[in-house]
Amino acid sequence: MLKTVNLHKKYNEYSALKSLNLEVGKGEIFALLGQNGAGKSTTINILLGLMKATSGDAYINGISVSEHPQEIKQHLAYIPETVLLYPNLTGIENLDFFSKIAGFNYTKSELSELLLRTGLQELAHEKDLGGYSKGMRQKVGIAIALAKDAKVLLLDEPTSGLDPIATADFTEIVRQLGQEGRTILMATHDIFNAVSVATNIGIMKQGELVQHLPSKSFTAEEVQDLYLKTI
Ligand SMILES: Nc1ncnc2c1ncn2[C@@H]1O[C@H](COP(=O)(O)OP(=O)(O)OP(=O)(O)O)[C@@H](O)[C@H]1O
Repeated sequence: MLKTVNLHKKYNEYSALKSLNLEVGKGEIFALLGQNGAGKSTTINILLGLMKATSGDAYINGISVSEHPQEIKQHLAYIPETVLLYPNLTGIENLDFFSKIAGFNYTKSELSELLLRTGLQELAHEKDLGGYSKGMRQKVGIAIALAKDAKVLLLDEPTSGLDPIATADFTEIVRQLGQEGRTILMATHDIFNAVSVATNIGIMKQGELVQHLPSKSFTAEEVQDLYLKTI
């Protein structure tokens, strides 16, 4: 699970996060909505240990991010809008490379199996990443998370720039990952997608969580209405 406790972040005099308290349990998918600059990426960067909080702390499976920034990396996978991969390596070579960095040594057929689980067609496994679409890159990103067996996934605008089919594919994989008991925090601007996949929705405004809703009780239109009223 994932938790932030009274998380504050100041950039010089500007408070980007103000006492943020978030909790995402095992098997939950928490969609974090909010305008540009609300503090979503700052939250994710602190959870990843890439940035230090000014005060407060974050916990991944009960481990303090500020005290154990290296240890938490074993539990985490990060999928940004554009997954950074090597364009001159094939899908399977990229997966092999990043699995090895994380300390896992898979056979070729195991790597292929991981890619197939994300819906990446076999024909693509041996093709260079340079020719992949954004949706295909996202699938390799998910395969890396599966290879690490990351229990907590942080997604930063993962469906931005994907076509509707690739978005639906991605949404389905995320739903499955939640059903497997993984903990997922997803920053997004896509309210429709958030309502369709998330178990919980949080709306952030100027560094604070101003709404926290169970998504199954709301339609996308209702969440959009609330979002517009809140922001
Ligand atoms: N390195 C930085 N130095 C100074 N200010 C920053 C820095 N990074 C972010 N900020 C500011 O902190 C606030 C929160 O930014 P953040 O990127 O976390 O928002 P966001 O909700 O992820 O926005 P977006 O939807 O555009 O990605 C913004 O006002 C931003 O300008």
